[in-house]
Amino acid sequence: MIETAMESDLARILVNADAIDKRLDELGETITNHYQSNGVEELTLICITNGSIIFAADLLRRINMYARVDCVRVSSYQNEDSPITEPEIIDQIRLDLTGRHVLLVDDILDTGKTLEKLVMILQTFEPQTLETCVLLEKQGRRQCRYEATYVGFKIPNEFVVGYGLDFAERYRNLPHIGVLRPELQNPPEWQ
Ligand SMILES: O=P(O)(O)OC[C@H]1O[C@H](OP(=O)(O)OP(=O)(O)O)[C@H](O)[C@@H]1O
Ligand SMILES: Nc1nc2[nH]cnc2c(=O)[nH]1
Repeated sequence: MIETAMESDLARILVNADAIDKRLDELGETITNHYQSNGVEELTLICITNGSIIFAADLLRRINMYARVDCVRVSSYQNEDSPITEPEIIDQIRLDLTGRHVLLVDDILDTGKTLEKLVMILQTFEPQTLETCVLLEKQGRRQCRYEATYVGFKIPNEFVVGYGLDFAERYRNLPHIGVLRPELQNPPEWQ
């Protein structure tokens, strides 16, 4: 197959499209079995946009039970007085979550701040259960104790793109997950 310009921007592929496909089959089955064996008839899946849209869409079609879906948009804002960024919800969830079985889905667990903050916020709606699923868990970067319930792949501490994950809004549509060539990780024209 001919390599696209986008694919040739990768220094290496960490997880290829076939491996993603296979792991999603396993995750879909594990999640479906877990809820069904606990007598749950309907799931409420909340996707953190934008990064999780591709993962969530593919996972959702492997979850074989009734499912409602909503999205939550999160921005990592920077406080004027501090270099530390904090995630903040900038578009509210519209579905009711009280008494529901909620599965929060994101593409990557890195410092853990996004998932930790969202779990804290979603708990205030008093769901019956609240679990989390991430495609990638980056090693060696955690700044909080948060662990996801379901993890697709554990990856090394590198900045990755593809399958929903961007660099300067590019590469979300790559079918694989990979690491950019070093000279492309900070091009001046994208600053
Ligand atoms: O564990 P953390 O360190 O909090 O990082 C994880 C978050 O970072 C990315 O979002 P980003 O803010 O890049 O936005 P995006 O989803 O629109 O790409 C990613 O999609 C996760 O939501
Ligand atoms: N694209 C991308 N976004 C992230 N957000 C947190 N970690 C990462 C990463 O490795 N890649």
